[in-house]
Amino acid sequence: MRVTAEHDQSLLVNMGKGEVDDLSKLDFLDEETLINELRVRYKNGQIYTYIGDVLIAVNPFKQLNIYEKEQHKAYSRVQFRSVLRPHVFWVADAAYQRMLIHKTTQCIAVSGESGAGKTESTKLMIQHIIYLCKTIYDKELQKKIVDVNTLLEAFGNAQTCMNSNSSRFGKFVQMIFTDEGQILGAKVFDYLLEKSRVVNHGPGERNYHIFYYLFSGLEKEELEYYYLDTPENYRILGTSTGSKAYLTKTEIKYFKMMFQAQKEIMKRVGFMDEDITLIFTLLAAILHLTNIKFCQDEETDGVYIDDEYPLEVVSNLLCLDQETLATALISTSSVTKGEKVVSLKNKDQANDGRDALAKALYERLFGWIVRQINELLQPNNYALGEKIDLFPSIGILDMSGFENFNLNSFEQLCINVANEHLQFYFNENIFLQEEEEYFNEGIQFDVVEFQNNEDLIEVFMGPLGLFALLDEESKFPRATDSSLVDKYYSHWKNSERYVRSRGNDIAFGINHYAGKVVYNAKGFLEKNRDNLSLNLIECLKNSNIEVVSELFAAERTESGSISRSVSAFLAKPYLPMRPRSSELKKHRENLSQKKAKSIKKTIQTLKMNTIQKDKLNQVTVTSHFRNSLAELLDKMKDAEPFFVRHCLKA
Ligand SMILES: Nc1ncnc2c1ncn2[C@@H]1O[C@H](COP(=O)(O)OP(=O)(O)OP(=O)(O)O)[C@@H](O)[C@H]1O
Repeated sequence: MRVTAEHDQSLLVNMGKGEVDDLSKLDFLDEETLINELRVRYKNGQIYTYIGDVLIAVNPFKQLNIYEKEQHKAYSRVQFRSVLRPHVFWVADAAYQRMLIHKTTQCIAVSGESGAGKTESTKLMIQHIIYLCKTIYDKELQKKIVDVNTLLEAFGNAQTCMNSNSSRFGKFVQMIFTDEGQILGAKVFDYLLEKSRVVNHGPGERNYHIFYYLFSGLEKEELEYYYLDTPENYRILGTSTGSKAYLTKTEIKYFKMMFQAQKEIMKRVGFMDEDITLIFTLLAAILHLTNIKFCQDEETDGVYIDDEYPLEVVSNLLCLDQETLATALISTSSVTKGEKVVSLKNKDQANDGRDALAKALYERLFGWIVRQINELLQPNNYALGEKIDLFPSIGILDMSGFENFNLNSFEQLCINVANEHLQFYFNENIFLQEEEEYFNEGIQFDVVEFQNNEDLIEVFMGPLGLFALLDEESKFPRATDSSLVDKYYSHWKNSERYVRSRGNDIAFGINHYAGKVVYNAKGFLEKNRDNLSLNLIECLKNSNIEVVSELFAAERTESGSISRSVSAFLAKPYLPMRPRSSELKKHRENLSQKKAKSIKKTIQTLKMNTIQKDKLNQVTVTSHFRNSLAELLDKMKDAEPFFVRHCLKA
């Protein structure tokens, strides 16, 4: 190691003792030194370290008393950072100060693998920024902005193998200020909610928190109002291995408390009692809908619903015509050459259609909640209109972290690709731009070695990248997950990034910047097509609950967002009276069987085991994914960035 004249001799003395707060001050820094320094500092109780303007945070996994009033005060308008220990509050303060001076948009990109502490840091920074503009009058708004995170976590976070409170969506929280630094409002941009979790989650994982809060928090008669009983009775709360969703006494107590907290937050943020009832109604509808079971019918070659109780409940909850819903669940219709073609679904198709509806309901509910939140947090007192982007702002990006599970599917691929982009954004801002500046100014510099992942972006996003190939394959009715992987192999076999998985023809590996991940392509095509048959959409559009009808009528944006396309409803939603559970007609003639028979009689074209045509031509999940990433990166491109990088362990 070399120590130059400008370098403090004490740095060398302190190296290896974890006493250097800013590792960029070291004359030599490689991965080994970095990890060693972080490890020693962690042992000494120092979870934060700087490398230049980048903050490295190691998850302490315990409550520390370093986020108190005293620290909020100390990290306000910091002039000389070196007099204080590294802290996440410094990043918030630095972004705030730079915004005040430059009157520009600041962006704090928080990254790290799942469970490393991104969401906690995001919340801490928001709290600190709120503290920094404490002089203003709008205390209510400040509280709402902090509260909103807790609410979004209830609907967008879930227990995974890596993290008991894992974010299953990306969020970009943009706080908008006056030139003097007074907060005017905030806006949440939501990205890529993992909607598949609503109908399926891996062993040791759970569905979204809010479902468990609901069962623990609702009183008996309230549960009855939503036709609910105990969580064990709902398929989507059980595990993939079939075991039931038993909650421990401690969990029930905690979830009950969280349920009350969510209700209070919703009210504080501005949701009305009717909005809250509507939200619980939609959640209950999803629970009942996914309990619908289809039976094969020898007579029609189609399916029928054996126990129609959940069907009746869903129709009551969502104010739908029961017969229309039954028809839409067991059959599909499309228009070919001006002629309506009806066909009965087989069991797999009916199961997929039911689950697609449940996912769409949850996704749209989530989008509606975000939309409502944005309406309630938007700057008032100011006729900003479209000009909002001209005001100084600080955006904090908290995305689901890099994942490598035992079984990695389409969801992990999307999350990891998003993280790959974030890594590229980091490289571009920290290394590439600096190199370019030195080069342009003719300054001699040592090339800093870093893992450039630009080639990986091409592997995923290029014209022949994995996503383009997936989209192409999704348009072929005869394509299979295995033919997709063959296609991947034929295009990418020579790339060092692509790894062929021997012995499993629907698996493939990718050498990501963070390590190799093996993906199982089972279900990729179906997940990518993931669309709701038109007759189910039509059925929901005809709901007598205006919000539900609007949610299914709303055009999604190119990035697949509902929160940016649906209009805000601040008027009381109309929720009609419903019969009690005991009043439902449980023993009447089987409606779906009767319907299937009549469809069979009038059927013009019966195509079994084929994919519905309308599915092949609709916008894919991948295209929404690509557009939403582009939208996010565009937002970040013009901002002045800060980086907080998290490590799970040192
Ligand atoms: N600063 C902190 N102080 C105390 N505990 C922390 C801190 N940061 C993280 N943790 C603990 O680690 C857990 C995981 O953190 P967090 O949910 O923020 O991870 P994440 O990086 O956002 O993960 P994911 O990508 O899965 O959403 C938290 O629930 C908390 O228990």
